[in-house]
Amino acid sequence: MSEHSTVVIHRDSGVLADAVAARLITSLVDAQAHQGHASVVLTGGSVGIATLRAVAASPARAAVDWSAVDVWWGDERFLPPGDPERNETQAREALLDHVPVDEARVHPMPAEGSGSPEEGAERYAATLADYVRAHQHTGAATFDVLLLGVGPDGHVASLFPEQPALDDERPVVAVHGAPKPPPTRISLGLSAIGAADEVWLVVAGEDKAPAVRMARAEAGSTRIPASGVRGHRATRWLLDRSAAAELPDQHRHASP
Ligand SMILES: O=C(O)[C@H](O)[C@@H](O)[C@H](O)[C@H](O)COP(=O)(O)O
Repeated sequence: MSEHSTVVIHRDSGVLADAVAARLITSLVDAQAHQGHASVVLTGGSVGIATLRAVAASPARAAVDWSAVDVWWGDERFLPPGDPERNETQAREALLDHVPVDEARVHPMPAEGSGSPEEGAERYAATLADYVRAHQHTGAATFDVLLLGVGPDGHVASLFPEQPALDDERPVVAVHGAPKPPPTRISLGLSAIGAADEVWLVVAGEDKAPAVRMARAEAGSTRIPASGVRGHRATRWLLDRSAAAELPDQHRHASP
């Protein structure tokens, strides 16, 4: 792996969520100090949402100018607006309803009921392209931080092993027949994920240990999609001890 790929191991999933929340707040503050705004891509999943809850619970959240944060999603379950299983619904409940975001800068992926997933993917790609054009002059990466969970099968966002979406070069793709329910989803493609300055893979639980080991050993994105993601500046594997259990010894030093 390239030298900008790092591993940090925390004691358990609770400490992991708190530590990622602290890191995220700092990164948003730094991005805003540098370029006046910040851009983050959220993930669903248990650790992703626990991290957002930890941001909401942190007094340091007040250091972020939430009205100058663009919020994107890495993937979405193609369900009706407000469905409790939508990553958007969960992120709003965990964080976005509790901080003064500018709704015009919150970019949920399209929901079921307004066209096909393919149309939704195209609309999201167009929104993203408009954003990139509007911010070109800043020289900043499209996304400052992109959060990803990893499934036991090595999936990231809604890019599942051996599925055609992995080879799709479009920035946003429609996904059908996902092995994890619901089967229909919209996802950023690998190309858009690679447009992030930093990609953080946030992973907890022993069921993820083999996927983490294989991704770190560069098993290839067809088999283990997580092995194909890179940030421009940094790719950070933020793990709890259980998810790190199968990594080689040099990575086994967990923080207290
Ligand atoms: O839509 C989804 O199903 C999630 O976005 C998914 O990609 C998730 O991030 C991983 O499966 C890890 O989930 P856990 O953190 O719950 O293990």
